[in-house]
Amino acid sequence: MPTDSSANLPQAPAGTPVQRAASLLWRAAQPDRRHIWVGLFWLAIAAGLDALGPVLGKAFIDRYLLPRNPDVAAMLGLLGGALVAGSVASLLRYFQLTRLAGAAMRSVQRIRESVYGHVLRLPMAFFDTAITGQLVSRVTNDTEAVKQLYVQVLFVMLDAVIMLTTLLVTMTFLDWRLMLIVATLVPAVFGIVFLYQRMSGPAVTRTRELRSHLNAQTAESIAGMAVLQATGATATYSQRYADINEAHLASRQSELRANAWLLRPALDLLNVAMLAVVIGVFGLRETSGGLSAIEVGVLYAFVSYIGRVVEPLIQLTMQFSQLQQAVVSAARVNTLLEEAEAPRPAARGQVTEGRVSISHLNFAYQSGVPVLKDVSLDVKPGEFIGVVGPTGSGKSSLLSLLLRFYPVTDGSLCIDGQPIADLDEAAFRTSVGLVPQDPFLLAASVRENIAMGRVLTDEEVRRAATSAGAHEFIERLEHGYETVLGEGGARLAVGEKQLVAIARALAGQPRILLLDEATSHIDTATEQVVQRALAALHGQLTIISIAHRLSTIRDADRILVLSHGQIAEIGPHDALMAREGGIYRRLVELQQLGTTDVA
Ligand SMILES: Nc1ncnc2c1ncn2[C@@H]1O[C@H](COP(=O)(O)OP(=O)(O)OP(=O)(O)O)[C@@H](O)[C@H]1O
Repeated sequence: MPTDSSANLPQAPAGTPVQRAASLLWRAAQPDRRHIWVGLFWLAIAAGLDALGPVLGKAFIDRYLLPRNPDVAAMLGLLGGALVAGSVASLLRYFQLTRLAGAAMRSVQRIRESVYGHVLRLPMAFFDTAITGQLVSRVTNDTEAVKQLYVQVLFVMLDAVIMLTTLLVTMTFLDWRLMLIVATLVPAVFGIVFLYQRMSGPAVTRTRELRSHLNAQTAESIAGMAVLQATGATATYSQRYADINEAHLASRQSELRANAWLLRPALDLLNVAMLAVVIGVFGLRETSGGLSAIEVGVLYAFVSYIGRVVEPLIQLTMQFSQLQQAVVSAARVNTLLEEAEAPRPAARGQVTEGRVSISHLNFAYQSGVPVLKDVSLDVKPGEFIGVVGPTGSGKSSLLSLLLRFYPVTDGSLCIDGQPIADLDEAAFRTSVGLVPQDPFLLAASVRENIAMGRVLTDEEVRRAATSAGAHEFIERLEHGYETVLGEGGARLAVGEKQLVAIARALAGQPRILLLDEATSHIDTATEQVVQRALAALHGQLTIISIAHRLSTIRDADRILVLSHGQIAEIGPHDALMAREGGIYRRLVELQQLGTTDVA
């Protein structure tokens, strides 16, 4: 699985969620910062050219139109100048916004890769409580919302701020008193935005939360469809979905109400009021001092500017709801990125023989609730250990520690004499193969399912499949190793999936093979194939196998019986069977009677 560590973003500094979200955006945009500065520079030039138009118009009115001074060449020059300035400004804006949008999309690509890579490196303990749908939503929807922030909001808004500043500066030169009146638009619009934010902010957050719940429930229901349908829970789930959906609609509507009632109408009203005030002030000056030609030109320029000032302000405010959503999303993405990754030991220890030494190992998921108690065990290289015990006795937890999914905190767990935490990650994963209870097949070819992204030759894949006893049935598929399996390997029988999973574990040529109840789902014939595969591997690599079907571990060198997190019995099958009243003997007898699997 590709985890491109170069896509990692630097660590986020501490701060409020908004600051952290902003910092995430800035960090992701770093490689493109030259584009951003160049883009902003040319946007400032475009704003200057835009502001030039009314200045030229004012000169046209003041110098030639009102004084009735028909200098055609000069008049055409001014009109042509205004036209050229406007056209160049539009072209510049087009090219620079395209440049900035490109930088934005690359930044989001970086964030998405970084989030995905980060999720892949999170410790297994994180996934004990994480909800799949929400995580998926974080990687896809939230990063998409961040894209909106960059593309639509940030650059449109930056453009608007540059435009606004340039216009206010130009107006100051024309008539600073009128400029002050126009400048009151800024606090007025921000006041409206503040009110809008107060009214719609909680609704925006709630809408996103509810959407995330909808995603989570959909993902959960699809994953557990068999259980939902078998228990007749579909009606309850439909109702629950409908309730959340209803709440989502209500929340979305209250967002829209704030938008429709407050934002646009209030801003349009401001525009009209400002025109009235500027013309009114102009009229008052006229009654007090008489209208001069120069003032008429200024009035023209100001009337043009008011429209242009209001537009960026409206842009700023209209983008505000998106900004809020995107900041919430960016903050959530950042929170996920701040989850501590599974420690990657700097040590470079290697697995050589596959010797496992466990000494006084204690383990608990929650403090005060021990799951493994004082477990000590030495497994020689090439030894085959079967692990049995009732449900909840700690078998899978022992395997999780052997897989380094959880850190060893009490006691010691060494492989080839080195604490498990000191082994090099890549070497460790190559040397320790896992056949999980659920084979987890990808919707890809058999070959890809065995190779799992590792660079393996056809011969290596074939050898692994042969060792697992999977080669024969794979050859019978219509395209052999290139046959594409459906989602979750839907087209294979359960036992065949197990065999592919065993082949996958063997393909890395591990020194230690861990099996978690890998034979619990398979029929007796396939069970014998798996048993033969294990028998063939016996002695070549260390095998630790949790078993439901005791027959699969009958030939193990030693069988470990766990009970309440402790080793209750240990020894070869015959020795354990010889124990009067022993747990293992009782379990075998029960299974022979066919009353139960050992669970
Ligand atoms: N991720 C977890 N977080 C908290 N508690 C857990 C977690 N996984 C297992 N447990 C608890 O730890 C105890 C041991 O569970 P474990 O899965 O290791 O037993 P097991 O012997 O493998 O059982 P089974 O045969 O049913 O798989 C149980 O009480 C279980 O509820």
